[in-house]
Amino acid sequence: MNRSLNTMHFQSTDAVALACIFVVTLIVYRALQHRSSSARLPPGPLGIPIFGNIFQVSALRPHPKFRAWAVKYGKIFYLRLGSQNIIVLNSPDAADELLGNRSSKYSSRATPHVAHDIMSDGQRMVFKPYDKEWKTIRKSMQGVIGFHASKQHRKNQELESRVLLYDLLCHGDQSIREVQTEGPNGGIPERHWFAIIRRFTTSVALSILYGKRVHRLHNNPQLHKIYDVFGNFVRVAQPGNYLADTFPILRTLPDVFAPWRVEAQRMHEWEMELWGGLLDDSVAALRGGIVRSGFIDRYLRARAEAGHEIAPGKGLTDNGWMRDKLLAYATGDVLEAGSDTTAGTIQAFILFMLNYPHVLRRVREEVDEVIGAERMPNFEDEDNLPYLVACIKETLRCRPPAMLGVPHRVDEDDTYEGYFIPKGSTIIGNVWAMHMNSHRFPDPDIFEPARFHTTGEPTKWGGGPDALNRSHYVFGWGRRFCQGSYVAEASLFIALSRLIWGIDISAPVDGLTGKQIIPDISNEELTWSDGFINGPRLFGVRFNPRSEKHAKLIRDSYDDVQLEWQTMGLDGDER
Ligand code: HEM
Repeated sequence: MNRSLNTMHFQSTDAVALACIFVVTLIVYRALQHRSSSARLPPGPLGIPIFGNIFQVSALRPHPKFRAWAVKYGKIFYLRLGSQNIIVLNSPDAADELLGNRSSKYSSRATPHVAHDIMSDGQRMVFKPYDKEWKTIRKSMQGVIGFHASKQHRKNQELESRVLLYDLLCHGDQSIREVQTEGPNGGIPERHWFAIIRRFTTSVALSILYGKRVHRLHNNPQLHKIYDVFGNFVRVAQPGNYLADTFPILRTLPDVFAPWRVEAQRMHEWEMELWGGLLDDSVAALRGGIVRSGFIDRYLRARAEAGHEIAPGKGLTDNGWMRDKLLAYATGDVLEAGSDTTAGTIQAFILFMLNYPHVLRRVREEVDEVIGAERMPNFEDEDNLPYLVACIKETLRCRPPAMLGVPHRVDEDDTYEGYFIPKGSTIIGNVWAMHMNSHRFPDPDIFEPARFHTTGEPTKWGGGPDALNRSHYVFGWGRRFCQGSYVAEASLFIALSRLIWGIDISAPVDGLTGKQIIPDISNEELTWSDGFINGPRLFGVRFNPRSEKHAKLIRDSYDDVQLEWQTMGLDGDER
């Protein structure tokens, strides 16, 4: 299915290009209209008529250029992509002022037309405008993944991380011995260790949202489909990927000139097989008297009690309950938001450890000193492992999973430091450029956890109101700030502290030269994937137990965990 979706996408451009010629006159008119108000816009690179700066930015890998422009233009710059005004914020104080302090105006989304309006039928939370439907979803999720609620999931994260360790131990050097390559849309072979990390993060999110686990690592078509849908979404939503996103006038074309619309409608049906299927499964469980603890199951029960056992269609009911399609997408979207972002961070952490062996040695010393070999680290150890936490923060600083965050949109005309910001502009927090600012982070390209290493005070993660003192901006800003940041940080801590504690990671060795094969972190194209959510490309690692004592503890805890799943009424692991 994925392959055919891909092929269709690339064929669509011819017809759109033809249509483009017909509408050029209209666009010129719009562009000229715009120029009259552009005198006080922020500085920025000179564009060309009609298209603006569209040809100066790589659609799939824009962040290196955005970093260079941030150095050139300072805290704010302006671009035009077709008829879209883009304002890019390069300093924490600018982003905090606009996206944080003025968030009543800046909390909408720059919605990608093809990915959101058509492929998601307007129901994807992450791209919803700042409206009643978005507020309803956000409120419902606050009691599930917000600060206090996130603590309830720690037991599950702790148990899943034991399975993670066991899987890595059994995996050993399998992804070095076997030749494994990426599939379409960045698909990951199920026998690669990346799939083990994904299983962990997806299982954590799946149980929070659907009350189910990912208990099978191999032959798991649902897991494949989840990642096919994610991969396709990231590609379709990438700004600049479709002309109809950039030139709204093209949206009025009939289907015959707009094959992208037909393609996106088919993708919508394909996505609904997954999200709708998961919803149907929960509805069937509810009707069959099976009580699950996931968000969707509790929501369905509460909705039924309020008189809406059945609520087909999209949007909200008159009294504010999510109808089926909105509920299916909202739940799936949070699964999407939480799985690959967290997995990519764990994979990037391992890549940095291989590249910086002295950091790996130091973090291991810390973990050994605090924990010893008799037990695994727990959440209570967080404050005593400040260097490990600093390594996680430094990973996020160097490689934010969304290098340019998720763009916001401003709903009213505004001004900032004398610059005009037109209503409807897309507002991008240039996350990576902020992280690579050499005034704040000397030698920014070097992985140096000591920047964040503090002792004698409780661990601070990514959040906090003071923008200038936040360690990183990977979770965004204001009212759209990542709602799952506490779940993410807990998963990262428990998985990585235990990995460092129990498992020795090493790179494969080249048989001819005897040198280790470690991907070069400074090579953008070879080492890092592209797209709006990105992380390391596949790389081989050997996983060995640190000692027989560690190995025994990992195996025993895996066995214990199986009993726990049984008690909790969840599926045991099948290996
Ligand atoms: C390292 C892991 C993660 C990263 C880097 C990340 C990043 C982000 C970013 C950049 C945003 C948009 C912020 C903005 O618009 O300013 C966001 C929103 C969000 N994230 Fe995360 N996220 C992560 C993990 C998670 C997890 C684990 C969950 C759920 C369990 C989650 C759920 C959400 C939700 C619900 C939103 C709100 C979407 C909206 O209001 O539009 N995220 N995240």
